[in-house]
Order: sequence, then C-alpha cells, then structure tokens
Amino acid sequence: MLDSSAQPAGLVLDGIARSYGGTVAVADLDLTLPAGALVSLLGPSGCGKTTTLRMVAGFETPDRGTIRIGGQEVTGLPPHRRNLGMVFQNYSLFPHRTVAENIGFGLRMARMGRAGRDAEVRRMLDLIQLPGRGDAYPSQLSGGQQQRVALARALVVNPRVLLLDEPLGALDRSLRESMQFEIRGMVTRLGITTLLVTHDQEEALSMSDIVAVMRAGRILQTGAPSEIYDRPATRFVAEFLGTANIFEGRVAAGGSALEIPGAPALPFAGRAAPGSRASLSVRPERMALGAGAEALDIRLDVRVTGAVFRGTYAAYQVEAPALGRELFVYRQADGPLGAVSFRLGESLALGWKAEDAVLLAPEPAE
Ligand SMILES: Nc1ncnc2c1ncn2[C@@H]1O[C@H](COP(=O)(O)OP(=O)(O)OP(=O)(O)O)[C@@H](O)[C@H]1O
Repeated sequence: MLDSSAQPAGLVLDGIARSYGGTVAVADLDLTLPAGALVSLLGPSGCGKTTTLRMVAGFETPDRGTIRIGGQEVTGLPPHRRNLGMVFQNYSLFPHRTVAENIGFGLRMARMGRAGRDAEVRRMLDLIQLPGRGDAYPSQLSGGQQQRVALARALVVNPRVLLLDEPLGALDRSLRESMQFEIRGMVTRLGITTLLVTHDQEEALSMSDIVAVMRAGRILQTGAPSEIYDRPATRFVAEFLGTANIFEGRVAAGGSALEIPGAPALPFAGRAAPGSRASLSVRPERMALGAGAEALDIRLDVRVTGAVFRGTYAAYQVEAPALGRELFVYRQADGPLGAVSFRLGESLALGWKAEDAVLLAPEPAE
C-alpha cells in the first residue's frame, strides 16, 4: 500500500498573516491540503478568504508565515513561477479570441509549438465536453460553457494547484448545481490539489473533501463536510452551515445534560464542567414530531405555529412552552413528496436523541 505520509502535502499554509493598516485580514492561518484533495475556505464576506487565496497565488505577500507547494517553499516567488491554475468569478475570457486560442494561451506563453498546442487544446475540449467548439467565440457560449473554458485554460498548463475563487458565483442555480458535479468530477479525475473559496455553504459541502470555516481572519473548524455539518464546533459554524436550534443553559451535576429553568434537562453527547454555562446545537432534521418522538431521549410538548412545503421535506416551526421559544423541525416526506402532514395549532410531542445534541465551544474572540 502507498504510504501517504511519504508524499508531501499538495499545499501547506503555515502561520500566514496579512494586515492592511489596522485591519487584520488574515490572522496566523494554518491549513494543509493533502495532495489531490479539494479543500474549501468557507466564510462570510470580509472574513479573509480572498486575501488567503491571493497570498497562495502570489498577488499578495504575507506579513509572516510560509506557503509550500508539494514540499517546496514558494512564499517569496512571483505568481508566474508558482505553476498554479486559477479560475475567478470575474476572470473573464479574452472576448476577441476563439475558445481554442483562450485555452492555448498559457501554452503559447510557455512557447509550446503549434502542433503540440493544438493537441493539448483538443484534449482539454474533450475534458470539458465541448469537442469541436474550438473555433467559437466566448460570446457564442453559455455562462456555464464559458466557465468550463476558463477551467480548461487554467488546467492546460498542468498546474500543481488549482485555485477557484467563487467560480460559480455568476451562474444561475440549476447551472451551478451541474457545474458543482462537473468540477468535482474533473478534480477527482485529474487528481489536482484544489483550493476553493466560497461563501456558499451548499457549494462547499457538496464539492469538498475538506471544508475550513473562516471568520474574522481565522479558521474556526476544519473537517470533512459531514463532520462540520453534524458536529459544528461553535455556534457560528452551526448557523453558517444551515439552520440550527441552539439551547443555552447551565451544565447539570453529572456533566452531560443542560439545565434551562422551567424545562426538562437536555442530555447531550460528551461532557462539560458541571455548573458552567454551555450551548447545544440540534439540527432540525434530527428532531422528530408526533409518533416518531415517543421513544427518544428528549421529549417536549409543542404546538405547530408554522408549516411550509419544501419539495422533498416539510419545514415546521413549533412553540415549546417549557422553553418559552420556537424551534425548527424538518420532516422527510413519508407519503407524497414533502407534504405537510401536521396542521397549524396542532399539539404534538417533539423529540431528539442525546447524541444529536452537539455541545458547542465558546466563540474565539475576534
Ligand atoms: N487591498 C486591501 N486594502 C485594504 N483592506 C483590504 C484589502 N484587501 C482586503 N482588505 C480587507 O481585509 C478583510 C478581508 O478581505 P477579503 O477580501 O480577504 O475577504 P473575503 O472573505 O474574501 O470577502 P469577500 O467574499 O467579500 O471577497 C476585509 O476587511 C477587507 O476590507
């Protein structure tokens, strides 16, 4: 078997930081991309994603820290000596050059001969499923096709790392979804180490091997998509990745349940110091309503205050008098797709398992 520890990581960011005047854009960030992995930086606007990507590309110099690609330090190298491929949302194609000329541009810069270039361009056109379209101009292609050409232009030079900055941001929803599959498939086939920057949680979760959630210049949590979604480390991560029911209270004597005045104790997975303040997160789809709630660790009486049809599931808002608040519950369709089966005002049991209540760590100071 291959010893993966013998292979250098695809890309390593070691303690990189960058400030502009008094603004800290990126603060001592560590991130390792295993060779061939697609890793995304996910976070809200202004959290430092683009600055991080620009330091990897060589458009910005870190104030401190090092960047290594395939084991080689590149921190001080200019962009053209790093051998990277880049696709940006607004990194448009040359409008007055054909698709083939656009794709072959990097090879011409590298002084590859005509015949070699033509063969490579044909190979890339097949890869992006636009065979025979080399003579078209960008304006004759759809937005998704143009973005595929931009991808081909980035990949044709066999870069060591591919950088994608909101590559699907300009596309409409249905096209974005098919492009997510396409880019994911291409990265897997080529085995190219890829860093994706996005503020779209669905895009990060569906495309990545590893997601790093950023806030205010720092990474809050790094992990496989299912890991950060199901076991968020902090309230910010829980809420940025989707809807979360957050409970705040004090840890009970045994260290494994949360006490909220007036409500039954809420057991959770793991342990915390008895008497300390703590928060729990429970995803709406981990909660059960009605008959499904009977045998679960936590049961509350609730009343339905909102019900909406979401296609493959129904979303409910329910009021829990014991907690004095509303909660969100998603229920997969068991009959017709996602049909709403509970009525407004109906009183029901709500329940969840202790293992689905995730203990959150305090948010690091900004
Ligand atoms: N050239 C610059 N001069 C001054 N401030 C900058 C510069 N570039 C970035 N910043 C600041 O650094 C912080 C991080 O910006 P950055 O663009 O990296 O965030 P981002 O997460 O990529 O956001 P967005 O998704 O909106 O692009 C912001 O506060 C931004 O205003």
